[in-house]
Amino acid sequence: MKIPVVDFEAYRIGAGDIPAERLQNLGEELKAAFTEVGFVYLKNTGIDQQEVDAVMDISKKFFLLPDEVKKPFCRSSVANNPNHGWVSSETERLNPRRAGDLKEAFNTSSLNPDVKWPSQEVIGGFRERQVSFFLHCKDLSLRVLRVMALSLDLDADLFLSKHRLIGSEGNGSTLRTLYYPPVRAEVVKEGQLRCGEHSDYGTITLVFQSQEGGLQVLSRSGEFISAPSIPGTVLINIADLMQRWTGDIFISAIHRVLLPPPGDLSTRQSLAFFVQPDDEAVITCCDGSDKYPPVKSVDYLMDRFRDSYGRK
Ligand SMILES: O=C(O)CCC(=O)C(=O)O
Ligand SMILES: [Fe+2]
Repeated sequence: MKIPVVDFEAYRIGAGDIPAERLQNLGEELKAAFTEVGFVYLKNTGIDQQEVDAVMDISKKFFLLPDEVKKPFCRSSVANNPNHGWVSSETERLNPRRAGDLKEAFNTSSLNPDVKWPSQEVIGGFRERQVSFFLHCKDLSLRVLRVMALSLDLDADLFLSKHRLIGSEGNGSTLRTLYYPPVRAEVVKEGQLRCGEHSDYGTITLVFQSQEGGLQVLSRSGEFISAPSIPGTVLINIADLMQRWTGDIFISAIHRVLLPPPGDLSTRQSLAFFVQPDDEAVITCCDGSDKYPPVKSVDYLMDRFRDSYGRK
């Protein structure tokens, strides 16, 4: 099994109205990928590789700063936004049964001007780059959500109507820039990975990897397949709330990042845009079934965070 590559040119960022027939064709391709694999590569989205590289470059500068400099921007230190900010290595366990993931992250969860960011003296242009990339990812995500609804013969706005507040308080969608430092075999804990096996929490996730790749996806037949970096594309996956919303038509596949082979001291980077419905949105199965009980988006997200950051 392979992850399909779909050409999104017809509905790329900036494309205006397009004939219903072309949207329908796109929908069919997305539907096939999301029902069979849960992951798809999109090419010609309007987000170009240069922009991705620039966000990774400035992110790496931030990650290479001493921990003491990054600490004031820690996740959970930002008033009114529990998710914005820096996450140090081994803090998060995407598979709660394993030791902490060997990665660092910076979450952009709020575009509110009052939120605290590393200053221009600490790292010039960091905030601007992250915010601009967040907005491009948002634009593409809304386009994909529209095609997804059409592909299921639902109202084109069904998913969009519950994603009205992305980028403001009241919606937990997050751009996360990730850095996987060199792995020294002598300090690795038993069972520790770069990113433990997990499925994502929200509706869809956009992923961009540096050229090293390393992401693996669990196929329906039960083996992990590799999801390499394909320059110029965006990898998009279904997350758990979308699987629930569609009554299991779209599948939220488990994925992970293993350690590099012993002695390989290379680093790795990725950018992930986690799309979450508006906090107050109540998600019920779109086919009218009662396969899953209704759940409020923010309650679901907070419950999943308790798993990955440890229950208090
Ligand atoms: O780093 C990656 O390629 C993916 C990370 C991931 O799956 C996640 O943070 O949810
Ligand atoms: Fe993930």
